[in-house]
Amino acid sequence: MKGSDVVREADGGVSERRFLKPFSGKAVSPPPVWLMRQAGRYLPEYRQVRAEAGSFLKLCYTPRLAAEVTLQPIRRFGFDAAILFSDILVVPDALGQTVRFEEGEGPRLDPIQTLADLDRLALSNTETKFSLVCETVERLRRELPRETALIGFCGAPWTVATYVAEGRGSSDQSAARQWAYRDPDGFQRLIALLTDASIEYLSGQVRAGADALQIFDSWAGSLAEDQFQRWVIAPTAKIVREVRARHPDVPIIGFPRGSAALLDSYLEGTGVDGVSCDTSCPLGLMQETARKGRVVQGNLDPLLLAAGGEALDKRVDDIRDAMTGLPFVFNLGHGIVPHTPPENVARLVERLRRSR
Ligand SMILES: Cc1c2[nH]c(c1CCC(=O)O)Cc1[nH]c(c(CCC(=O)O)c1C)Cc1[nH]c(c(CCC(=O)O)c1C)Cc1[nH]c(c(C)c1CCC(=O)O)C2
Repeated sequence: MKGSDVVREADGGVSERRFLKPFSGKAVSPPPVWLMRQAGRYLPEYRQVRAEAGSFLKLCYTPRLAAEVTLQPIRRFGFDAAILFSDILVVPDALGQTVRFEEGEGPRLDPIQTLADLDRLALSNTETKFSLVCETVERLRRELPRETALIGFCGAPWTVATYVAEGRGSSDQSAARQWAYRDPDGFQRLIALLTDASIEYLSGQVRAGADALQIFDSWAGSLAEDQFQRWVIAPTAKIVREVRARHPDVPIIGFPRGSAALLDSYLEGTGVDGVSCDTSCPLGLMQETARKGRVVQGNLDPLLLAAGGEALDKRVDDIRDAMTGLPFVFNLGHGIVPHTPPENVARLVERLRRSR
């Protein structure tokens, strides 16, 4: 144990974590910042550990290595929050579906499209793999600077179900959408299983030391309003309710990508504490949402971060200025792309923290 650990105050350093301040209603200037996919292939040190691990899932399930790649962007850029290194597809993998990540091709799963297929998955399978992820969280809470918050996460049931049913990423999520139309009760069983698994998974991460949680719903934007209610809002609301009942002080952020038009229903229906806005969400809507007391996160275009230059500086200033005085966390509108020069990330953080 290091000397500084011995004299920790009662809250274990939580009060020093700037990332958490907007969630208690305090606007922070400059705003706290972290970036979706801040660990990943754009960093040479990530590519090295990734090669050492062999497979992507091996990296997710090896606490020493997963913690190391989580810490890399914190060391380089000093973000206000670290996000646990894992993947949303750890949940179906742990439930018993076969998940592989093909080099350069993205995820491949043995698709599940019938109730007979679904019977192969079970909550009771998840323990070993979920505990490996929680071990990473414990390690991180010990190794992170005390002022850095730690964000745990899962995929929202709808987005995870699109991969479970399709067996891969797709442009229209047709396997899940058609299953939901053809046999809503059967599809509901898949959603219910993913919801229950997500509740256990997130609660485990909080018990292990996560300060906040994010629920990634990357494909929320492909649904009609009634389907959005049933497959996005209802399961997310259940996760929020159950996790909050166990851990009332841990903020939960939703990321319903592509759903700006349904943002109000999402916020009302799910009860999330904060919302991450994608790049197409207007700054005016982000301001309006923050004025209603929800923490807003976002929404720089990851491709502008990759492009860099003065256009990047200008947009960083515009977003920051628009959100000054409001409960806001600076972030991207989606994940960092692999060809992003790390210098641009350093430039973004430096610009944001310059006093103006
Ligand atoms: C849909 C989704 C997935 N995973 C995730 C989402 C939701 C957010 C989004 O929409 O981007 C979330 C995710 N994936 C990863 C994290 C780690 C934490 C972080 O943000 O730094 C998080 C939070 C690591 C990862 N997840 C993946 C990588 C790259 C794999 C590698 O290193 O070989 C990383 C760093 C792989 C992955 N994982 C997934 C896909 C489609 C892919 C392939 C695409 C790609 O390769 O970028 C599923």
